[in-house]
Amino acid sequence: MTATLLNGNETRNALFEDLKARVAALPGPVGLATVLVGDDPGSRSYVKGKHRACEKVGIKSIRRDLPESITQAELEAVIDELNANPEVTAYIVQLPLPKHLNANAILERVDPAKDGDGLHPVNLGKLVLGEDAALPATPRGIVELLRRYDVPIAGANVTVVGRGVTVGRPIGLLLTRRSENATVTLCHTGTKDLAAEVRRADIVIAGAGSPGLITADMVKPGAAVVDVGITRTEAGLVGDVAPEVREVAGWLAPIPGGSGPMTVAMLLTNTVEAAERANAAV
Ligand SMILES: Nc1nc(=O)c2c([nH]1)NC[C@@H]1CN(c3ccc(C(=O)N[C@@H](CCC(=O)O)C(=O)O)cc3)C=[N+]21
Repeated sequence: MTATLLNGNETRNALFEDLKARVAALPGPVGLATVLVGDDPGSRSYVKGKHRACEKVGIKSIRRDLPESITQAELEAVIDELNANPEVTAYIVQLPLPKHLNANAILERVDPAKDGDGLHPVNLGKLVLGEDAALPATPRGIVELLRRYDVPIAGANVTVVGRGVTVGRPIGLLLTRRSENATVTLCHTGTKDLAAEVRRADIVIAGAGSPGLITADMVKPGAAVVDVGITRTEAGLVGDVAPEVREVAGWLAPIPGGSGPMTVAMLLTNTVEAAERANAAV
C-alpha cells in the first residue's frame, strides 16, 4: 500500500480561491503585515512566500524588515505602530527573534484582534475556553488537511510528537474540541517509549524537528501521518518522518508539500476572519 498524499499545495490553492471571494466581498481593504528582524535566509523565504500568497488572494502586503541590532524598545514601538495602523488587519512577527530580544514580551504586545498566528496568550486562552478567536495557524492547517481528505478524526487516537508552542502544545486543543472529538497523547523528549505511543496511533503528528525520527516500523499500517518537523539542510527541507513510512501509512502529509503551505493558508484565513470580525462589529 502507498499512502494517499495529503496535498498541502492543492488544498492551499483551493482555500485561496475561497479567500479571494471573501476579500472581494469585504467593504474595505485587508492588510497583512510581517515583521522580520535580521536576515535569516529561512525566515526571509517564508516571509516572501507569505507575501506572494497575499498577492494571489488580494490582501495588501505590509512589510517591516528590521535590522538584527534593533533594541527591545524600538521593536515594541513598531508593534505599537502596527496595532494602531488601520491599514493593518493582522500581522505576524516572524519567529525566531534574535536572542537579545524578549520574544514573549513582543508577542504579548500584539493586539489579539490582529494576531495572524493565533498564538497570542489571549487567543490561546480563548481556545481553551471554547471562545471564538484566531486559531494557531499550523495546527488549524493540519486539521483542515485531515478533514479535506476525510481522514477519520472522531474517536481516533492521535499521537503528537513534540511540545513546541506553534504546533505540539496547541494542536491537542483543536483535536479534542467536540467538532473533532479525537483522543490526543502528547509525546516529547521525556516520553518513556515513543515507539509504543506512535504505534498505537490512528493519526501521528510529528513536530519534533528531528529528521527521520518516525520510522516505518513505528507506524500502524493505514495510519495517517502528518510531518510538521522542518530542518533545513543543503539537500533542502527534511521532515521528522522517514520516507519509507509512505509504504505503511494510509495517508501522508510530507515535508515539503503538506502542512507548510497550509500554515500560510491559515495565516491568510486568520487575516480575512479578523477583517470580517471588524466589519461585523461596526
Ligand atoms: N510568527 C511566525 N509564524 C509562522 O507561521 C512561522 C514563523 N513565525 N516562523 C517560521 C515558521 C515556519 N513557517 C512556514 C511557513 C511556510 C512553509 C512552507 O510553505 N513550506 C513549503 C516549502 C517552502 C520552501 O520551500 O521554503 C512546504 O512545506 O511545502 C513552511 C513553514 C511559518 N512559520
